[in-house]
Amino acid sequence: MVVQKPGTPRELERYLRPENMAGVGFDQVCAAAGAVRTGTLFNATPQILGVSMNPQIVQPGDVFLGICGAKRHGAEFVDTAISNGAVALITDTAGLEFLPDDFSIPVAVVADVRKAAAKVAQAVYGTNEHCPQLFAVTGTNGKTTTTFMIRAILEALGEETGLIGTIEMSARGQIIPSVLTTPESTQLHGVLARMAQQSVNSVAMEVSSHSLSYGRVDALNFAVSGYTNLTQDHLDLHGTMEDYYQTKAQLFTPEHSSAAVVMVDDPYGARLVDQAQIPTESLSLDENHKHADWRVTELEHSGLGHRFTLKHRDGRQLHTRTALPGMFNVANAALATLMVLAGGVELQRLQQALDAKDPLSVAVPGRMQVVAESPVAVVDFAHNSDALAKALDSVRPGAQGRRIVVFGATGERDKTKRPDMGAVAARHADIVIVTDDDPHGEAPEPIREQVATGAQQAIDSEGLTTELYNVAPRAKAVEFAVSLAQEHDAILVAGRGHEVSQDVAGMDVELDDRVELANALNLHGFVTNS
Ligand SMILES: CC(=O)N[C@H]1[C@@H](OP(=O)(O)OP(=O)(O)OC[C@H]2O[C@@H](n3ccc(=O)[nH]c3=O)[C@H](O)[C@@H]2O)O[C@H](CO)[C@@H](O)[C@@H]1O[C@H](C)C(=O)N[C@@H](C)C(=O)N[C@H](CCC(=O)O)C(=O)O
Ligand SMILES: Nc1ncnc2c1ncn2[C@@H]1O[C@H](COP(=O)(O)OP(=O)(O)OP(=O)(O)O)[C@@H](O)[C@H]1O
Repeated sequence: MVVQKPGTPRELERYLRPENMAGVGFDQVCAAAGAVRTGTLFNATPQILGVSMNPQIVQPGDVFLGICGAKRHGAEFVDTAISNGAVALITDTAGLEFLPDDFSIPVAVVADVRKAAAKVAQAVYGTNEHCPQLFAVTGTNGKTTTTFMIRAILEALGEETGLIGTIEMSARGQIIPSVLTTPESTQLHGVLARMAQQSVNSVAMEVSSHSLSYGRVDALNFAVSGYTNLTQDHLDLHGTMEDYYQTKAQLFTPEHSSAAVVMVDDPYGARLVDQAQIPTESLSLDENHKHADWRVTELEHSGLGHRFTLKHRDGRQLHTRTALPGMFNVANAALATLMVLAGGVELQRLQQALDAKDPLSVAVPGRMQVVAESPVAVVDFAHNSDALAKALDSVRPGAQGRRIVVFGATGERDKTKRPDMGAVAARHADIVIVTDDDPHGEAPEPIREQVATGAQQAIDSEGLTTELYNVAPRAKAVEFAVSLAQEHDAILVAGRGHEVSQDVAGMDVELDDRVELANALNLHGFVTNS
């Protein structure tokens, strides 16, 4: 695998588009997006080689999309786009206000640039004709893990695969670290066209609720979409759980997907199946579930992992195993398997691939990643209440052992979840060490206080004996956790998973929980996994 060296986002952008583009006339692009030409260069029709809504990553020959953002208007930055090589602009009427009379590139106008973006990108990159088969996973938790598993199964089946999600965009041995879970439509169509050009035939990708809200996955058709679960998160964007649900539900319509597999172990999943407008199979971890098409049965735990059988009510069966800890990984593994089946693979062939290659045991960076066995020391990405509770329940200390958790809450994101996360930690751990996550532009101390207050309230009102500490910076908190640990304890460092830097007031501070935890364990004389 070639990990593309960290470069500027503009340098990396080159790898997220097809090579040797012939170009599409600007008029043709405008027609596809319903954009109306305006301005003095009315007749100029440059060949468009690419598209971007971020002026900093524009490449020579691009059409630049000047969007109206929540904070700024993209058209304000059109000079940067032109100096980077933009040859045309599509914006809205508000965007025109930022342009001088003698503006130097052709312009077209649409009512909503974000909505038009996917159509522009599709027209430029030809993804309506050349696009791999797409598998989409949505839900609050489990998207990354499930997409890694889908890719591993497809690889075991001999497919040429791609992956798009929180950790990376990768195909053909090349890995580009991700900025967003689901890229903007402009980048998404570009990277899919590149993958098609490289003869990638199947792509597993994460679809966040932000991406559905912002139309990032418009003008794509997912062969199979999967739903994991819905629990509290992202209320800063959605306001209510109902809006969050309705946003996710958009994915399960003919506009976006041809078929679906839905976990029905939460009420939102059950609702999704009731409302399904596309062929949908339901799945439950409960072997006695009355309505689910597929159920997880014959579950056996082996070491940290699990073996189980997936049974359809018509009698079909698949025998599977995953080495990943936690019942939630049984759910992820079951969903991944059934999504690939729904994609059209013959059951017998799928069974052979599962048996031969063990794809559901694929390592997912920073997801229940075991750093040491004694004490059990795990780094995980849990950053909301449900995931934190489940992750804590999955790290099993020895008989006399205690659970020690280190975590914080993110700044400038859903603030309502902070006290809840504190309370959940107090209930599911014996020692809670509240620290910093990504404070972004917020002061870290009040964030820690809000989390710790939630924990303290649960301790007081529920008569818990949990010990509570507030320690920063994060590396010190990890070291403190290890200093308290004995061999039969379990330590969970949650919230940052695979991430290698922390955003503190706009500065990237180098920090990798896996490295910090391993160093602290070694410092205190414990043995770590290689
Ligand atoms: C909340 C959110 O999603 N915001 C997105 C939104 O930002 P915005 O509307 O505030 O845009 P803006 O900052 O006003 O900028 C408008 C335009 O001006 C340009 N600009 C702006 C300022 C500047 O100095 N220079 C400049 O060129 C921008 O490139 C953009 O073209 O539009 C921007 C451009 O499309 C996105 O980059 C930005 O994502 C930000 C970076 C982000 O962090 N998004 C996260 C929350 C997100 O989408 N996360 C989900 C996963 C969530 C999860 O499951 O955990 C994801 O799919 O990644
Ligand atoms: N099916 C699941 N149900 C509940 N929690 C889960 C599930 N799968 C994973 N988790 C927990 O959620 C964390 C994040 O998992 P993962 O990265 O796979 O989800 P995600 O949906 O991609 O998250 P994000 O969108 O925040 O990147 C894991 O580290 C684990 O603690």
